[in-house]
Order: sequence, then structure tokens, then C-alpha cells
Amino acid sequence: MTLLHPAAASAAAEDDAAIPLLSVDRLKAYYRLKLFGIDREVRAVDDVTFAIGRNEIYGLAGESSSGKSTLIKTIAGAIRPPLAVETGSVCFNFSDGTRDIYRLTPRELGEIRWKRLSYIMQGSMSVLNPVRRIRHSFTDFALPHVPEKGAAFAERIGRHLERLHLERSVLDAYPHELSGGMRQRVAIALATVCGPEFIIADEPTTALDVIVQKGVLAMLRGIQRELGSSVLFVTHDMAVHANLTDRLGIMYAGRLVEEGRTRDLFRQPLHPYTRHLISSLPQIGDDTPKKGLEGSPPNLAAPLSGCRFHPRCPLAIDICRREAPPMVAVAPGRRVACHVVTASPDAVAPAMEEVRP
Ligand SMILES: Nc1ncnc2c1ncn2[C@@H]1O[C@H](COP(=O)(O)OP(=O)(O)OP(=O)(O)O)[C@@H](O)[C@H]1O
Repeated sequence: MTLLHPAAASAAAEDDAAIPLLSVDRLKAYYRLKLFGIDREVRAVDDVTFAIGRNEIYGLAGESSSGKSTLIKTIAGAIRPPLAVETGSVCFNFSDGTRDIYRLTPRELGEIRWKRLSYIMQGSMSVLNPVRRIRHSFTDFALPHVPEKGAAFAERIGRHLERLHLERSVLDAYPHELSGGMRQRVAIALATVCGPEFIIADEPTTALDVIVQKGVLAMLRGIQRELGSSVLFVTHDMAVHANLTDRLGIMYAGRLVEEGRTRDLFRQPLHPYTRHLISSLPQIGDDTPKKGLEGSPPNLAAPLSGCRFHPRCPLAIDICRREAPPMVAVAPGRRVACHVVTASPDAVAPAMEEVRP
């Protein structure tokens, strides 16, 4: 197995577009706390590098507290104390120019929100004002960012709702009058009405039952294709990733530990943590009892030396306790941070042959 230079792997991952829409480079974001007079830092995002191409849905998976929400906050420039960005950069290559998110003024950041970069949150009530009709949410968020005003603006909203198979009458409802699924559909309509180039979706279907979830995901996939937007989709639910995302990044304890095309990760997971996530998914006809992962995730305020997964890893060897494994490109578009995987190319090589395009 030939290990690729990260730049070569990165280029290979971006088959569809020469320049990624989002580039995150060596990003570290820590919560800086003072507890009983003692300074503590929670290393929630610790040296994360990845890129998202145009027109792709990139999934981010990992168990609770692995740093997913912190990563998307830092990507969106929504950084409030005690969270602080230590090092690294986040650049968007929008159609009207490149923006380094940490060099923008609050005004410049406000100008790209909704128009170029928008969000779909888990609780749609956080964007839909509970005491105002839905129409006012559209006015508040979208009106400043589109050229149409007055009747032309109302027509734009109406046409967008119809495109998403929503009745125009939904505009007259209060959020509490709609079901959870319908509220999430409205939140997707709101997030996409200005035609954003990049959408961040944070657990948008987690609170919904499976049938409603399927409809909401199909709606998101449909509008993403129509607009040609890129999506960063965050959920711990691997089944959702399998159905929706094009590429997948796996986070563990503040770090990205594996990345590749979603189908390749499911067909041949390399990192022991990814293998665990995938093997614990239920499969029809398989009634063998699923074993949970022993131990608990590390305390990010006192990170371990070496690989953060080593105390729970069935494959851990000596070096895993001493040195943090770097993310290494092992095939075009495939990276993994694991000493065992990268040190045993022969064992992994046949598997990697399968995932080569
Ligand atoms: N405001 C905060 N102050 C201090 N630590 C925080 C704060 N918010 C999150 N953390 C810590 O940062 C780490 C990463 O949390 P984060 O919420 O980003 O993980 P997550 O993967 O999104 O989890 P979940 O799926 O449960 O939302 C955790 O250790 C968490 O306790």
C-alpha cells in the first residue's frame, strides 16, 4: 500500500471541483474555563484538517461530546467565550470570492449568513420565533439578503415553498401549530430560500421518527441538488449518514480519525472506532448480540498522551500509548489516524484495493 502525501489525497478527494468550497486547516478550538481559581482548557477541536467540495454532502459522525457541535460553531464563526480558536484557519471559496472566516468583521460575517452560508438546527424553534407567524421568520432572515421586496418578495417565498412541496398557507401558522416534521421542513425552506452555497445541518432530524425523518432527508437532498449547494451534515446516527452523505468524517475526542467516501467507509472501515460504529448498526437477519464499546470517552480537559482512543481500542500497541497518530492518506480520498492501520499495510492493502476508484 502506498501512503499518499496529504496534499495529493486532498486533491484526490476533490474529484468534482478543483478548489474546495470549504477548507479547514489545522483547527484547534478550546473552551477556556476557570474552576475554583484553576485554569482549565477543554480541547474540543484539536488539530482538525479537512475540505468539502462543491455540490457534496459531507457527513460528520461521532459519539456525544466528540466535538462535532464545537467544530461547526468554529466553522460558522459563531465563537463566544469560553470557546476560543487557538490556531488554524477556516476558508470559504464562495462564487464571489474567498473568505477567511476569522478575518471577517461582524458586519461582513452578517452579510454572508443566510445568503451564502446557512444553518439548519436540531430544534427548529431556535430559528422560528414561537410568538410570531412563520411569515415573519422569512421576513426577518431572508428579506435583507434578496433583491426582491414587497409583493415580489412574497412571491419568491411562495414559489420556494411550492418547490419544496409545502403549502403557502404554512406562512400564516405559528410554529406550535405545526408538527415537528413540518417545522423542520419549514426550517429547511428558511435556510435555503436565499440559495446558499453552503449549508450546515446540525442533527436536523434527530428528534423525528424514522418515517418523518426519511421525508425530511429526501427534501434536503432534493433542494441541495437543485441549488448545487454543499452541505456539512452532523449527526451521530450512522444510518442517516449511510443514506444521505457522499463523504464521511469520523470524530473521536476532538479529532478526526477517519475520512473517506461514505460507501467506502461502510464497506471497509479502517479505524477501530469506525469499525465499532458500523458493526453496532442493526442488520436484518443478524441476531448476534451487539457489544458496546468498553470504557468511556476521554476527559477533554485532561487529554491522554498518544492516541485518544487507545484505552478502548482492541488493537492498541505500545506506540498508541505514546504518540498521537497523524491523519495519513492511505488511498485517494481516504485518510485515517491509526498507528496500527498505517503500520500494517499488508493487512490493510487488500481492503484498500477494494476502495480504490
Ligand atoms: N460551553 C462549554 N463550556 C465548556 N465545555 C464545553 C462547552 N460546550 C461543550 N463543551 C465540551 O466540549 C466537548 C465537545 O462538546 P460538543 O458539544 O462539541 O460535542 P458533540 O460531539 O457535539 O456532542 P453532542 O452530540 O452531545 O452535541 C465536550 O467535552 C463538552 O463537554
